[in-house]
Amino acid sequence: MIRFDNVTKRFGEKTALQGFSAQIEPGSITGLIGPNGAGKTTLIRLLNGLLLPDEGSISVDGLTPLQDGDEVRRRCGTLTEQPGLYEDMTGRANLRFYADLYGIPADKRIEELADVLSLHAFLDRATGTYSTGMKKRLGLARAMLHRPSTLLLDEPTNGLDPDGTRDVLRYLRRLNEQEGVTVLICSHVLAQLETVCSRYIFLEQGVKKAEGTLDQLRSRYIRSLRVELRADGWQGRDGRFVVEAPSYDELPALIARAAAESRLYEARILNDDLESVYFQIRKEEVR
Ligand SMILES: Nc1ncnc2c1ncn2[C@@H]1O[C@H](COP(=O)(O)OP(=O)(O)OP(=O)(O)O)[C@@H](O)[C@H]1O
Repeated sequence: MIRFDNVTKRFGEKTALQGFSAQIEPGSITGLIGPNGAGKTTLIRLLNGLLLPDEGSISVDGLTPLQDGDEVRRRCGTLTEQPGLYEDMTGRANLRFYADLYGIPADKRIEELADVLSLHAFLDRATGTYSTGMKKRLGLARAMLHRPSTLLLDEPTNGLDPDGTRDVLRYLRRLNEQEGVTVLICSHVLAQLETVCSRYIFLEQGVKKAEGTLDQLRSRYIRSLRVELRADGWQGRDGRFVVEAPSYDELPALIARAAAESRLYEARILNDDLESVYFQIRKEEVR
């Protein structure tokens, strides 16, 4: 369990985080969302003990970075934009090097992670020859070497093409399922987060504006649903027509009516994805 209690962090005049409180349940995948400068990276750096809070407290599995820094770092694995790999060494040699730093036996763990993250095809090549996607996957293995309870990821899919992105997200889910690791992930790519996260925390200018599952956030922030219907012979763009529904409860009757009147091919909600929720939250204060 990760807990933030009323955490404030300042850099000189700038308040990067203001009175931030949250709990992150073990085994969850939480998306940390907010515009540039919202305080996401600061939160991650506070968690892995690179920064200390000016006020408030943080704990990871009951330990605080201030008093138990080494143990907290042992429980956290971090992957930032710089995966910290030596390019002239093979992937395996990189992992052995980091395992030595942690003082853990390497070979069995490297094999386990190579299985989970499908690294075998390139593990014995110099990492300088890797694609960005391969580097991210090796970076994930490096972050998971010491079996951390928590994995902290800052923009893990930056620079990846759609295939690489899909792979990294798939492996993340696999690590979460097979190793039970709690994941905290910052990203601006909301459609990607939506495929892996169980909860979200929204930050803006260092202040938590909202948190919850996508369903909880929808019911708080989406007032009415815009539904696109596609049917044979309808006026409008390619037989598509957009109607408003005041709530999810109204949808079955609305769709049934449309289906009774025409050959209905599709009914799709246009405004209840994570991105729509994000923009709605940014428009208003927490109710
Ligand atoms: N070491 C530092 N010194 C001074 N100001 C800092 C420092 N680190 C962060 N800040 C400031 O704190 C605020 C929060 O920064 P942070 O990097 O946590 O935001 P972020 O949400 O991660 O942004 P981005 O999405 O751009 O990565 C910003 O205004 C930033 O300029």
